[in-house]
Amino acid sequence: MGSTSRLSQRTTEKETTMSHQADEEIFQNAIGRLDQAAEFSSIGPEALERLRYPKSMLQVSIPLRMDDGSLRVFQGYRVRHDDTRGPTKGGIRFHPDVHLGEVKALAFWMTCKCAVAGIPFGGGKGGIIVNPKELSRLELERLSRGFIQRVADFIGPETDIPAPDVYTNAMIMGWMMDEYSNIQRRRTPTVITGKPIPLGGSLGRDDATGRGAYYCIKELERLKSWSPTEVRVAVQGFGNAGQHVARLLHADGYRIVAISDSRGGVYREEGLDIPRAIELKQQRQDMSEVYASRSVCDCPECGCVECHCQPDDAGTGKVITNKELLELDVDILIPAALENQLTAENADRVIAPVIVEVANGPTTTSADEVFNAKGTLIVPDILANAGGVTVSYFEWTQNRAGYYWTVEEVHERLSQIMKREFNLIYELMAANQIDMRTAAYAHALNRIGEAIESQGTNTFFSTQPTVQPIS
Ligand SMILES: NC(=O)C1=CN([C@@H]2O[C@H](COP(=O)(O)OP(=O)(O)OC[C@H]3O[C@@H](n4cnc5c(N)ncnc54)[C@H](OP(=O)(O)O)[C@@H]3O)[C@@H](O)[C@H]2O)C=CC1
Ligand SMILES: O=C(O)CCC(=O)C(=O)O
Repeated sequence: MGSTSRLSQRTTEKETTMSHQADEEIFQNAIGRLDQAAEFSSIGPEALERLRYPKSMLQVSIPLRMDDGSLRVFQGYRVRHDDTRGPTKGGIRFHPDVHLGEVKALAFWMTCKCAVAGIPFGGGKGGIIVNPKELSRLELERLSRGFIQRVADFIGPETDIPAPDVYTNAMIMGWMMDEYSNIQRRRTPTVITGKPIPLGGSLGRDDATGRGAYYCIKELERLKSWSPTEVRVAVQGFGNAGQHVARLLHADGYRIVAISDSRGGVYREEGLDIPRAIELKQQRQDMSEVYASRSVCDCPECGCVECHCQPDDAGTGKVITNKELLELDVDILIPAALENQLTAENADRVIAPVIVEVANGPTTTSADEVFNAKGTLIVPDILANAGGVTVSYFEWTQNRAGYYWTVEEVHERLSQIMKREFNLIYELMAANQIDMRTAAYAHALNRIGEAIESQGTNTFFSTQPTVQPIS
């Protein structure tokens, strides 16, 4: 890339001001859920006030030597929202649209999610502004290690423990753990979760997010006496979270009629061949590239991503847009990609009576009002996708104990937690005649409030220096 186009990538002062406003908007929207939920919770006003502000935030610049010898500098963030209940915990996202407000909102959601799951963690999150699909594997490794070099004093096994999120995976967690261990001069698997199994990862972490959502849907199936073969499901986003929830539901006979990824979706009324779609989605066009996967809409004929079957085998599917997927006539809609997909603009046209939020923050507050008015049941993100961080907690405890569980043990313990918390929240919803999101936040606030109030009145106590370098 020439120097002119490099320079043109820089944001102008005006753009920066505008982006700061947008930054705040997503975080303010996220914490906007607090007041309503507090009415149904035992949390006091001072504890609630503390949750409106992240505990500490770090912005870093990561210089990266590209394969062609040139230098690029990437921006990264790590936010620790609240650590009253334990070390902050949450993923690291690699995406071109990452911004500070998004990371703050994601960290806040992690505080609430860990409280919902009843695991001893607070909330944190991180991200790098980058399109990882444009990097070679070696560039990606250098960037991942560079990020850890910059945040090494901010994270730690007892302070802040990262994990995978959008466009990061076990391989990247392995590089990051190795880099942190090099800096500390001792092997430190407890600093990060979602690692490869040979490096101390937990069995069952790979599908934990989708599996946690699956257990929520199984509870709904029990409560509503659903017959799986009659239930039509659409899944937006076919990455780690989306693929596994689709796979588990498909195996139980649910009809997955639509799936999508960043390039679009595919729809087939009779249901899609999900195992085949996963197999083909995971095959890389070029094995040297980490994220250059095929799209689910590469083959519109059969609904799988590469046409090895005749149209007769599977019937004809059709390519649809992500927008169309959200408005399909289905029984369960599962957003499993990014935030702000269901908005005031499209909520009226969403037909699905049940939405299971596998993505973080897929529904805006104004869309919530529309859904509540029309009686849509939303299983909120802080419950529906809590399976990932719950198995991350299992991974951390296994690393600390040096004793590893079988995959059956992981599934059993995850199932117990997800079903227990789902039912507590469902009962709170019914008892107070409120929506499930408000009930989930109230449930989280009870636990967080109790912890904050147990600390006493010294609100200035801190286990780590607070860094606020972002203007
Ligand atoms: N991984 C985890 O453990 C957890 C993840 N989550 C949340 O789940 C969501 C998905 O994360 P995860 O599955 O891990 O991420 P992945 O990177 O594994 O997958 C992301 C998927 O979303 C697709 N996608 C990207 N942009 C769009 C778009 N604009 N419209 C539709 N699809 C899109 C990607 O498409 P393509 O394949 O074409 O790039 C990919 O299929 C996020 O909100 C994340 O925060 C929540 C809890 C835990
Ligand atoms: O596994 C973890 O620690 C966090 C996963 C995550 O980022 C999330 O739940 O959004």
